[in-house]
Amino acid sequence: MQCQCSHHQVEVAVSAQVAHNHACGCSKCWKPEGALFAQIAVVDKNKVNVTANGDKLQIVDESAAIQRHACKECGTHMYGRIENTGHPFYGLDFVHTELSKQQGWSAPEFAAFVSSIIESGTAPEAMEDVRATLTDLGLTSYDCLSPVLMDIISTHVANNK
Ligand SMILES: N[C@@H](CCC(=O)N[C@@H](CSCO)C(=O)NCC(=O)O)C(=O)O
Ligand SMILES: [Zn+2]
Ligand SMILES: [Zn+2]
Repeated sequence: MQCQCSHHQVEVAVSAQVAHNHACGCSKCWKPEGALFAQIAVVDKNKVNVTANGDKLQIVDESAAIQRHACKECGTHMYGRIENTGHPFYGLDFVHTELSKQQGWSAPEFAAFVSSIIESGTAPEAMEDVRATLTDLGLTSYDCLSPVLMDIISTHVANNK
């Protein structure tokens, strides 16, 4: 995957297929210019390696659960890492497969945090159209994560009680 700089691009190699790819409307995930949704998936953090110009990366928000490593010049988020070993998704990195020139990444399966696009300026009145468009694209809308991912989170919480 490459950042959007015209030269000295940050390069990150992802050497495994991603899982749980989804459109995300939250305000924290990086989106291409003009997009309402990010496209974001998870992959084993051991399969993610910075291969060029890593000195251009900085963490967007050190206090966030997902520490997003972004290019200082173009702002593209190259990978998001969870450092909290107690987090349900510890061990997984978050990546944007559209930053890759390679084909074959698993496709988005659902849309998450759809209502959250309002927090970034979308008019509430537009939500019906947005959800209809997502449905047309074959993506079920959720205002948090998908049931499968929410079940994983709750199972983790239950097991730790
Ligand atoms: N309404 C908020 C939601 C932000 C949020 O909770 N985002 C999720 C999903 S990101 C990828 O699926 C999350 O887990 N965030 C953790 C983090 O960002 O560290 C908003 O829109 O900001
Ligand atoms: Zn860049
Ligand atoms: Zn998000």
